[in-house]
Amino acid sequence: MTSHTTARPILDVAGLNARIGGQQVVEDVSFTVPASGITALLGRNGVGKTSTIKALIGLIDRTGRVELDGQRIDKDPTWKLIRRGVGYVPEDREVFGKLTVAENLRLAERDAHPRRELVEQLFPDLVKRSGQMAGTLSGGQQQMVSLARALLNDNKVLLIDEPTKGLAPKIVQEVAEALEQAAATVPILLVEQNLQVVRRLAGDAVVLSGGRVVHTGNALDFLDDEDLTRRLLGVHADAEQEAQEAEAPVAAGATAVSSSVAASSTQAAAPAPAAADPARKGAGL
Ligand SMILES: Nc1ncnc2c1ncn2[C@@H]1O[C@H](COP(=O)(O)OP(=O)(O)OP(=O)(O)O)[C@@H](O)[C@H]1O
Repeated sequence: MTSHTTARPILDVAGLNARIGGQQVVEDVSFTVPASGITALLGRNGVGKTSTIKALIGLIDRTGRVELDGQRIDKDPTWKLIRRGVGYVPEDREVFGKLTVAENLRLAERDAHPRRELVEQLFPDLVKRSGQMAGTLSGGQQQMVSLARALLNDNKVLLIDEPTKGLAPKIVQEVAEALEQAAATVPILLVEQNLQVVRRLAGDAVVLSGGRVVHTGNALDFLDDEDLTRRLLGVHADAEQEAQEAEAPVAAGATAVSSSVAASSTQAAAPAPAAADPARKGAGL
């Protein structure tokens, strides 16, 4: 996969700073996200990947300059960013467990003509499960709901935080497949710890350490550099794959997420006044 560095980036981040509880968690972070493909945001645990995503989407206070397709967005609150076409798929999926799959998706519809056909094509399993309570889905299926919600709308960019976390290897591959197809329709900034997934999907990589950008460049070149990946990620891609195969984690359980930030961010992503209109029901979802 190649990046398109000559075209204007869809996201241009310059001097982004954010603090949580007095701690500087994002420090003078600058990078760009090309207008197509997947850009991976990488780094060891706790280096500020999630905080960077949350700062970009306005869930934590930030300073600095952020442009979306050439327009300043760094002063916008979360709801406005969502309306301007910044899709957000949070780390913990944040589905509404007591609502059905179809209801979760309907809640997320923002556009006059949500892209239900695309979602039904990408996630046939969700069509089959449209009447199932989302809280009874597996972790992988909940991840599909979370991705589907963002893909229903015509976004300019998606911010996706650790979509394969805690999933069994087979489900990781399914999520990667869905991300690959999604990336054909919208540029993505992806936080991802699974380096095989990064290798498969990412064009560019931005690497953080201690809240700062310590490397940017082609993702494959980065992953192929054993010294650099060991230094910046603490592991080399091939060693990581062997460890994962040995470990074979069990799929995450069907827990519904309920933190206050989770609730507010999910609701912010779902301001659909027309969503309850039964006349707009699609054939599947
Ligand atoms: N709610 C919070 N309260 C206090 N400190 C926090 C909070 N959230 C994050 N931090 C701190 O901010 C720093 C960056 O955390 P962040 O979650 O952004 O890192 P990360 O790179 O996404 O980590 P991981 O890969 O483990 O998800 C860490 O030191 C973390 O302990």
